[in-house]
Amino acid sequence: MLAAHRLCKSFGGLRAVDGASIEVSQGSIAGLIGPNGAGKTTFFNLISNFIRPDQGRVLFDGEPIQHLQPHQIARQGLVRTFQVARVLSRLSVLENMIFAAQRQRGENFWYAWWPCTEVAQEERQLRDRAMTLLESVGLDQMAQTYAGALSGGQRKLLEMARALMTEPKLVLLDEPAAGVNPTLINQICEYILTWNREGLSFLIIEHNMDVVMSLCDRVWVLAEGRNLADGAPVEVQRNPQVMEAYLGQ
Ligand SMILES: Nc1ncnc2c1ncn2[C@@H]1O[C@H](COP(=O)(O)OP(=O)(O)OP(=O)(O)O)[C@@H](O)[C@H]1O
Repeated sequence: MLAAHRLCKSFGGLRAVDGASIEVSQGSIAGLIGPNGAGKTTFFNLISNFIRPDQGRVLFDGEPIQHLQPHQIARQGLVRTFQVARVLSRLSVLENMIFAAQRQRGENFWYAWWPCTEVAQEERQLRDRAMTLLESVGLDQMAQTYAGALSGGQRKLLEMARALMTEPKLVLLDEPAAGVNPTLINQICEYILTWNREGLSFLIIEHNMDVVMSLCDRVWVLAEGRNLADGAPVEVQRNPQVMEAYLGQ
């Protein structure tokens, strides 16, 4: 479903991503791990084209996507969340959901000429979908609350639910468990597993190894911007090179 081949990105003299590759198959939950500064978030930024790679190729559903804008990539069915949840604090939880979906549609001159009834119908459909998703993550009672009033964990939930507004095929989650209490971490894992059973694929950056072990069917390890290992979670966990990269010799 996703194949990123030999991606490279330098910031000045620093090679943040140095020829790393990854593949994610349809229906899977893949993990992307590695020590701090390994290049994981930069790798996400390259896949979703928030940052242009210096070299490399990204194929999604067999088609090259690196010439597309992030919102166009989202429309193809590849969406992402951020390490620090990006919510619009002065909009309500519900408005955050609807706004995200409208933005993914992109600028469309003809949309302004659509009959009002069709626009109203689309708005209604977006609202219904938003409420269904908010309910699925337990935020429906907070639909009218300002997003700025949510806790860190609730913001993560909102960001995940918002990513699903456009009915994506693959979601890139950047540290869904970071800064979240253990009870909510378990809930987040349950939500991810439920969405996966419904057909959604995931690529997840995560430092919490319990989360990685319980969710992922395949794990890719980056160190210093390069591939260090990949395989089943237990194999990767036992790999001496991986242990060394994490702990130092
Ligand atoms: N915009 C940028 N400008 C300069 N250096 C950057 C930029 N973004 C990332 N870096 C550097 O690139 C390297 C990789 O950073 P990145 O955030 O991708 O690592 P990471 O594996 O996600 O780390 P962590 O697990 O700590 O979030 C780091 O040394 C970081 O300081």
